Amino acid sequence: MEYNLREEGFYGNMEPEQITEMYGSPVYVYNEETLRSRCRELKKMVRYPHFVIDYSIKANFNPALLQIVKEEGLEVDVMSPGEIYLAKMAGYEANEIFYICNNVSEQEMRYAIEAGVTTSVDSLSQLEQYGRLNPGGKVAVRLNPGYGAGHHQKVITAGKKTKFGIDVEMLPEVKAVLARYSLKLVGVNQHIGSLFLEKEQYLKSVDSLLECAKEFSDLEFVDFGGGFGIAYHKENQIQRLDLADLGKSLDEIMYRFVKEYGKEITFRAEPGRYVTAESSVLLGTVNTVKTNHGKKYIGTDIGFNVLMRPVLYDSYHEIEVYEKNRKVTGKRETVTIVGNICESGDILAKDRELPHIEEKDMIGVLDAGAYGHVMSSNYNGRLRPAEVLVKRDGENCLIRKRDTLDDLVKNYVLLP
Ligand SMILES: Cc1ncc(COP(=O)(O)O)c(C=O)c1O
Ligand SMILES: N[C@@H](CCCC[NH3+])C(=O)O
Repeated sequence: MEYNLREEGFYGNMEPEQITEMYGSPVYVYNEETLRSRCRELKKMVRYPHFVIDYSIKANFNPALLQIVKEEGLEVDVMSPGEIYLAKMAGYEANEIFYICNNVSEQEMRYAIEAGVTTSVDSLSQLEQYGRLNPGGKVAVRLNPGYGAGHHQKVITAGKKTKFGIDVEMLPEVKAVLARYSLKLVGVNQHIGSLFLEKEQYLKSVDSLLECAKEFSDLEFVDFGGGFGIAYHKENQIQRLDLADLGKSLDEIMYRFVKEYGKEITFRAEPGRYVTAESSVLLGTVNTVKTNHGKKYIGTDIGFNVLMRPVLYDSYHEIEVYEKNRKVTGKRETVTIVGNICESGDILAKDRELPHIEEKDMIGVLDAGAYGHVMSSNYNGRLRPAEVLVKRDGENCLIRKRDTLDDLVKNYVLLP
């Protein structure tokens, strides 16, 4: 199936090339309507009334996007003081921010406590640290239910092969630490990993988490985690995770649980990718077309400093070709799309069959809105791209400036 977001109006009132002329190439372009639609689907995925969606802002913390997500009624989960700061910048109050930390210093934990956000710790030693810093306080713990899922070993965050969470076998020790520091356990949470399209593993982990939850009589919430998948491959009609179906199963589980527990607690989920991935296309320009030992390379300005996922996880992103000042030939060919970084591994798409590409054409890398710009870097002294929002009226606006050369050097200190 050939996708064409340009024809579907993704870029609003401008052509892709006008956007890069205005904001530079490469550039991350976001579509407000797509972002809002994903938020709305999540908001209505269950019937249970006390169900909170925490958008996991590690996927994309651009404050302008967070403002939209907040308007749609999602709360947030964060990973660091930096993310707390960004969420607050976008207007989030402390009670709408859930800090799920991992291996943090006393200083970092103190920042969160002083900011007034609920904190979840994921080891006995971090629970001890929390107790020392905030005796008598409220805390949550992240458990490892023993089930993991994800698109790559590197993003599976529960089960036997990961650093995350407290092994559920250790609940007696958890209780001992809580008692030692008079801590109140307000929540238990988990996150089994990133990107699943089938609900089964998630539901198993939910069951296991709820079994643990029953061991604590005074919980305010249980957080099932994120990981909701989207379909990066547009072939075969594979769709994003079926939220209505997952919601139905969760409803059954939640209603059953509160009946047994005797109290209507809050349940939470914390998707990141599902919220923002599809809302962005990364636009870039073809600078070179060359053949090397029989292989055709399309040399673009989208190096792995701009989008790291293909290099880090062999991730697949669909690519659209926007021809510039020429007739479309209808010809297709197999090419390897690379960036401008000084490493052989700088490959965006390997041996991909695409419409014929010429120099000066543009490409659009789909589903770039999650773990895209936030994972970009200045490697090779390159400037991180601008971010642009196409609003619902079709007009666009800048939501993050492209780095300048001054940005690149501003934190360096020359020797006297
Ligand atoms: C604790 C936690 N919650 C939520 C997420 C969001 O994951 P995803 O973007 O796959 O929904 C992550 C990332 O995997 C995470 O580590
Ligand atoms: N960065 C990963 C997801 C990691 C989620 C964070 N635990 C990706 O692009 O797929």
